[in-house]
Amino acid sequence: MTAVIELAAATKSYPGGVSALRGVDVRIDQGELVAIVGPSGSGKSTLLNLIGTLDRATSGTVRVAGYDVGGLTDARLSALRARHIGFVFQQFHLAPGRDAVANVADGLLYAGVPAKQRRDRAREALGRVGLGHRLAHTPEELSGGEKQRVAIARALVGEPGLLLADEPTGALDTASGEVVMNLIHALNASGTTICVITHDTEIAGRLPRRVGLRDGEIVYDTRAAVTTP
Ligand SMILES: Nc1ncnc2c1ncn2[C@@H]1O[C@H](COP(=O)(O)OP(=O)(O)OP(=O)(O)O)[C@@H](O)[C@H]1O
Repeated sequence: MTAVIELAAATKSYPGGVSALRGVDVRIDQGELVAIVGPSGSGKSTLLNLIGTLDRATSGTVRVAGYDVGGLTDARLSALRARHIGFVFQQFHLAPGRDAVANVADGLLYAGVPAKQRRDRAREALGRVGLGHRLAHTPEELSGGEKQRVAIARALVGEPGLLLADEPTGALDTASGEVVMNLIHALNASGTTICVITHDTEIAGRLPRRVGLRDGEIVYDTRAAVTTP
């Protein structure tokens, strides 16, 4: 198995003395679907920021897609992110007033893809998330669940090997959340490695691996039986 993410003794302290991560060891292999679970303040977002190379560890090592993040310049880190990682956030972060195709095409802005090709690939990605019939809709004209699927299409359009989703169902009702989680399962089945941050133990319980955080430490890492929906 190829490791997509490898953290060894990773710590993160913030100015003011908060130790948000206190020595995390975790390895996530290609093709895994992992929940990162824990109560508020346990360090989930901090861990996601390290994995997503949005922030650097205070000590220890972080390797993503085979690269030692600590040894890369900021420019190389941006390139690594653009090539290998897609992000999905609780609040969608779509550009208002721009249609779904334009929002998704923006996911290729830093990949050096010509404009026409960006739009073609955006249409294809929207088809993958089941929104081929909503191409011209702006975020204002979409439901919450549809907005999150547009955000997922934007994260996927560059075909990253790794998708990081921070509370992807946090702003959705149960039914829309279910659609989004089913989509996440389907994307994983087609080969994308995915980490989902959640404080919802029911959502986590449906994922094949759960990494539990508390006070900045991993307190469990289990591949116990999955409850199917
Ligand atoms: N930029 C920062 N500066 C100082 N302290 C921070 C910063 N970001 C996070 N922290 C602290 O680090 C700890 C871990 O925060 P983190 O956001 O990673 O937790 P979380 O598990 O994602 O929480 P939540 O579920 O509430 O989002 C908390 O005690 C938080 O107050």
